[in-house]
Amino acid sequence: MNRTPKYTHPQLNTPDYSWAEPKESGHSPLKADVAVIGGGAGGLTAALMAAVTKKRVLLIERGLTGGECTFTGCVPSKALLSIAKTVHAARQSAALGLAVTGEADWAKVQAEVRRVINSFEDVDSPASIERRGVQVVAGEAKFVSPHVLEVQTSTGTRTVMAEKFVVATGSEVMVPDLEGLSDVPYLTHQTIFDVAELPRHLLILGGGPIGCELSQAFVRLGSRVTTLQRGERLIDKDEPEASQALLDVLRRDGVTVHLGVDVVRAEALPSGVRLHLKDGRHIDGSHLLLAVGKKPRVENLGLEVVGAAYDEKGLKVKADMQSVSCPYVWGAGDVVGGPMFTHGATERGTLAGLGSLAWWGRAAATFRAPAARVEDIPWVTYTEPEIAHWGLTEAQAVKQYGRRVQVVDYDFSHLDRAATERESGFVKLVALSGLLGSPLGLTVVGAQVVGSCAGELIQLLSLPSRLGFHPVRLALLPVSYPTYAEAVRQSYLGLFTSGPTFGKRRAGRAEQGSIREAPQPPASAQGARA
Ligand SMILES: Cc1cc2nc3c(=O)[nH]c(=O)nc-3n(C[C@H](O)[C@H](O)[C@H](O)COP(=O)(O)OP(=O)(O)OC[C@H]3O[C@@H](n4cnc5c(N)ncnc54)[C@H](O)[C@@H]3O)c2cc1C
Ligand SMILES: NC(=O)c1ccc[n+]([C@@H]2O[C@H](COP(=O)([O-])OP(=O)(O)OC[C@H]3O[C@@H](n4cnc5c(N)ncnc54)[C@H](O)[C@@H]3O)[C@@H](O)[C@H]2O)c1
Repeated sequence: MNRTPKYTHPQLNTPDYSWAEPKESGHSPLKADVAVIGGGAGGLTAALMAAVTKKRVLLIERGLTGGECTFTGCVPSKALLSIAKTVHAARQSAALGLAVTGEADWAKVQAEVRRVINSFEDVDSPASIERRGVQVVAGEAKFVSPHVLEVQTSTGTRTVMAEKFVVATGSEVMVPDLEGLSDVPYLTHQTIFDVAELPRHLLILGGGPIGCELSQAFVRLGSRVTTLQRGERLIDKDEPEASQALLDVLRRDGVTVHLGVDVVRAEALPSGVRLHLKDGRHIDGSHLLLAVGKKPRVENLGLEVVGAAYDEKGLKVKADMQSVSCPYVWGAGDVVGGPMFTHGATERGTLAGLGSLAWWGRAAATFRAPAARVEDIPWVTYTEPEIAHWGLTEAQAVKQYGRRVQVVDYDFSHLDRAATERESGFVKLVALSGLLGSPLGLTVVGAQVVGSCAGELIQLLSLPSRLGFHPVRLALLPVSYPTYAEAVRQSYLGLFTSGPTFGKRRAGRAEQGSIREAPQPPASAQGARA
């Protein structure tokens, strides 16, 4: 059993913290029961949770409260994708006799994205947070001694003393070690939404969710887009069939996708940027976006001073988010590593907030911890079609469970709602067969959906496993006709009976053969002008 090391700091229970007061002139130190560093999804959730019991809670944020999700992540990217979808739909309507011409106005697109961001002011602003019982301090914090933070504010240095701390500093963009990159004016998710003009030819390095979502958004808004992915497939944590579906749709939208490429050098051009590939080719563009991943923000926080262990994968925490080595520090959000999602950050923030309460909070956190398990967190890539995943992939399940793995492939061609909307897609369920092939003990361990409402369907598909009821109950659940939710019921029926309108059941395969060879880039892309 993983026990918390016994904490022996002699002054921990001193009520006024005077033992920790540094000698400083000017401001008197701020004192709190819980101090949270970072006001993104993870930190905000932890702070509000801790404040529920009227504890003195301080939230220290060096930028904007609301963090990445609101200002440079989920909100602007989803707003931009939604606008791009509207533009795309308008262009597609020529087939229905409605001819739409002209280009989207980038300034107006940006104004609309900003309007959406601003609509989050009510929940994210310091005033709103303070109304809910958390004091907000604007500044950059780091530990300088046990239980003591130094905060650099715009007017000087302040000291914060607290009994407990939540580190929720998020993650930062990975900058690849690429020759010449430091001389190239590249964009990241922090700058691309504010770029002065719509990029004429956007080069995107990385084919994960950021690269793919922004590839589709920008190509639909009128940019030329070239996406360069080092691996052999896009969104490589999803099933290979989903990667293939996304590759097809991005190419149909007009994105040039290069898979399995190795970019070795970047060069600034008067007209933009040139990327040199290992095989001697080069690709020119007007702008470069880096989207090759993110790393936990653990440096320069003084974590060494309080003995909170970390490495490049993040702050080291136990299942309930308490630091493995410092008993008065918890972690929340991207900083603890693993998959980086807002819902993961809030779940981990809940645990950290609970953990910073009394014994009963810690007990609740232990009870709640499975909900934050990496394996149980579904994710969605918000392209059109949406691509959603939860649990194990087929290959992972076969590796872990061998012959017990059963797979159901359900195609949207059998789904009436999809037919009425001229949509395609699929559900894939990964299950473990029951006792002697019977329904007894049958469990679903993973699911993948590509298509309309995939982000909603994945929540339903994961319910039996996450809430602990037998899959047959979902197979028998009456659902409205015609809805996409019918795909959930039908694919679950496919676990028990195979037929044309249910999913096709088959044994799990260790090797996935469905991903096609990546076609070579056309000759015209080699040395293309920006
Ligand atoms: C383009 C993009 C799209 C995304 N889309 C989605 C999506 O659709 N769905 C989804 O679930 N996830 C999405 N994500 C991921 C999601 O944004 C993050 O997982 C989530 O915001 C992480 O929250 P956090 O609280 O851990 O970190 P953050 O929101 O980054 O918060 C950390 C905060 O700490 C502050 N800070 C750092 N150091 C200090 C310090 N020393 N002192 C004081 N303050 C400090 C920072 O200023 C920051 O505000 C997306 C990410 C990107 C980049
Ligand atoms: N819809 C969502 O939930 C959503 C959207 C965007 C981002 N996010 C989160 O934000 C984080 C960062 O996203 P991301 O897409 O940057 O990271 P990622 O790690 O998910 O994907 C990056 C991709 O870039 C590739 N790559 C790495 N180095 C490369 C190089 N030098 N050249 C070309 N390709 C290279 C990798 O093979 C990988 O497939 C992720 O954790 C993601 O989950 C989530």
